[in-house]
Amino acid sequence: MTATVLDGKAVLATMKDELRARVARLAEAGVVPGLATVLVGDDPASTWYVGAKHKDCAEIGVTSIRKDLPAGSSLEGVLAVVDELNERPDVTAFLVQQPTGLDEFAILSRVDPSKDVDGLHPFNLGSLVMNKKAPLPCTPVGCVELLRRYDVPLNGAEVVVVGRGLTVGRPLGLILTRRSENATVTMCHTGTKDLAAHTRQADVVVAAAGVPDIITPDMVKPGAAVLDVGVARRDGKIAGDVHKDVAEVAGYLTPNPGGVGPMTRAMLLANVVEAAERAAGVEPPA
Ligand SMILES: Nc1nc2c(c(=O)[nH]1)N[C@@H](CN(C=O)c1ccc(C(=O)N[C@@H](CCC(=O)O)C(=O)O)cc1)CN2
Repeated sequence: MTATVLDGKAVLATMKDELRARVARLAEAGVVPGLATVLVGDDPASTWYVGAKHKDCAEIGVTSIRKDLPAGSSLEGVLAVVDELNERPDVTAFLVQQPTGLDEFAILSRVDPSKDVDGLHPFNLGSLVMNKKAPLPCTPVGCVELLRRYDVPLNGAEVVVVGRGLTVGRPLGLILTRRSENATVTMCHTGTKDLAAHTRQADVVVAAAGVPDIITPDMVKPGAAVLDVGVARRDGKIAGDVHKDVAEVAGYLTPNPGGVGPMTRAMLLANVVEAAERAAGVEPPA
């Protein structure tokens, strides 16, 4: 068996077309969505991600503003920029690129929750816990959207999430257990005694541990869907969490790069457009 490729790049392109039409509808109502990003320091990966976000915005007609702060910036300096973006009417949504090396809780808590496109403000994460509508964190909701677009069923599925970080594992567990997804979720992490015993039972495995090749073919049930969220690097190239031979066992597999990463960008754009629609009282498509 060779797994069907869950092509995040292709879905990103499709979603850009869909979102461009919604941005055009907003423009008719006199609204231009505006995304701002805050980047602290010069980490090459973070710099690339932020650059990609601005390019994506330009492609669908969203204006964007960069606030690049030098490495070694203080927490107070970052919070002052957050305060400025909270006040600016031309900025309908913004994010602080992570990691900053500073107190993430203090930074995330300072963002106006109605402009929080990352869905990581404690109020928005609390809304997810309490099943209230709020922007959802981009990578986990990107995983769910990718599976939906390839008709991989989640209703009643056994899903194993490997990793319990703030931006992927933890919110993904919450999203997948909503009634709308209705999956049964097992959260695995560095304290899990027998990871393979869990993954072998799973219909869907989401590997977000940041440990290269932690998921090997013997750990995957034949036909399962496997999503690789790992972004460790080896010789400058991405070394994902999923061993390449998993393609011979899995039914569906994300490439990495080209799988979940582009979906993170797609869902950010969706959150930007949705925030602008909400602010303008424009009904989003059903
Ligand atoms: N404020 C946030 N910080 C971070 C988030 C986030 O959602 N919000 N997620 C990640 C980084 N990230 C977005 O910010 C991100 C990761 C990966 C990609 C992507 O398209 N990757 C490409 C490969 C690029 C490469 O070669 O390095 C791919 O997978 O094809 C986009 C965005 C952490 N920080």
